[in-house]
Amino acid sequence: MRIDIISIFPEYFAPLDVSLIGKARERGILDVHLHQLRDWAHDVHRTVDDTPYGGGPGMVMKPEPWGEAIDAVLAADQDARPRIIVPTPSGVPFTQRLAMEYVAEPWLLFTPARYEGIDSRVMAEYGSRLCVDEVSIGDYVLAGGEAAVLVMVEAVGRLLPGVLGNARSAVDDSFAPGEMENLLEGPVYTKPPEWRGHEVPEILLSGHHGKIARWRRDEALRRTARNRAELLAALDPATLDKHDRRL
Ligand SMILES: N#Cc1c(-c2ccc3ccn(Cc4ccc(CN5CCCC5)cc4)c3c2)n[nH]c1N
Repeated sequence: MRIDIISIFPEYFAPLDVSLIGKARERGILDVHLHQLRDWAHDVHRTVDDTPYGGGPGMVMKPEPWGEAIDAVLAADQDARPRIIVPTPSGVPFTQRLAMEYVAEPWLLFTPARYEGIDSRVMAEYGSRLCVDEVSIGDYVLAGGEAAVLVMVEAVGRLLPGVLGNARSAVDDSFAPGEMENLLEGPVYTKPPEWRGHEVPEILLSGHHGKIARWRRDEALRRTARNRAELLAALDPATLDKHDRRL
C-alpha cells in the first residue's frame, strides 16, 4: 500500500517512523510519502491561506497550492488513482468498517488541512473523477487534520497482511465485523497470577478453552453494557443467546 500525505506540518508525521507502522515501512509493506504543501505556494511568503468569502471566523486554505500539490502526487503514478481522504469535523464517522474498506485500497492520499479547512472547490475538482471521502475521527474539534491522519493510518496500517504478525489477528478486534462487532473487549491479564493482592480470575488459569471463551464474551458484554450501552442495542438479537440475555 502507498500512502501520500500533503500537509503544512509534515514533521507531525514523525510517529509513522516508529513502532508497528515504522516496521511495516521498513519491511516494504507500507510506502509513505510526505509532502510540504508550501512547496506549491509560489509567493515569497509561501502563503496557503486567505480570508473567507462571505466573512466568518478564521482563514480558509487557498485552492491553488492544494490543486498543484494534488496534481503532483497524482503524477507519481499515472496508471493508478488514489482514494482521497479529507479529515474534517463534518465528515462521515471513521469506523473499523471504514478502516477495513481502506486497507483494500492500493493507494490512499490524505489531505489534512489547518485553519477552517480547504476551499471547497478543491475537492469538487477531484471529486468529479476520483473517490474523495470527507471523514471525521470523532465528535470533538481538533486544530487541524494531522492527528486524524495519524489515527487513520495506524488503524488501516495494522490491518495490512503481515503487519500484526501471527500472534495477533485483527479479526478479534472490538468493532471488527462479525460476532464480536459492536462488543468492547473484556479485561486482559498476564503473569504474575497474584499482584498486590489482586488475583487473576480462576477461569483463565483453568485451561478450559470453552469456558474461557464464554467468560470473555460475558465480560465483553458487561463492559459494553457499562461503557457503550448503545452498541448493545445494535447487536443482532441472533448473536445474543438466552445466556447472554441473563447478564
Ligand atoms: N477528522 C477530523 C476532525 C477535525 C479536523 C479535521 C481537519 C481540520 C482542518 C482544520 N480543522 C480545524 C477546524 C476547526 C473548526 C471548524 C469548524 N468551523 C466552524 C466555521 C467554519 C468551520 C473547522 C475546522 C480541522 C479539524 N476536528 N475534529 C475531528 N474529528
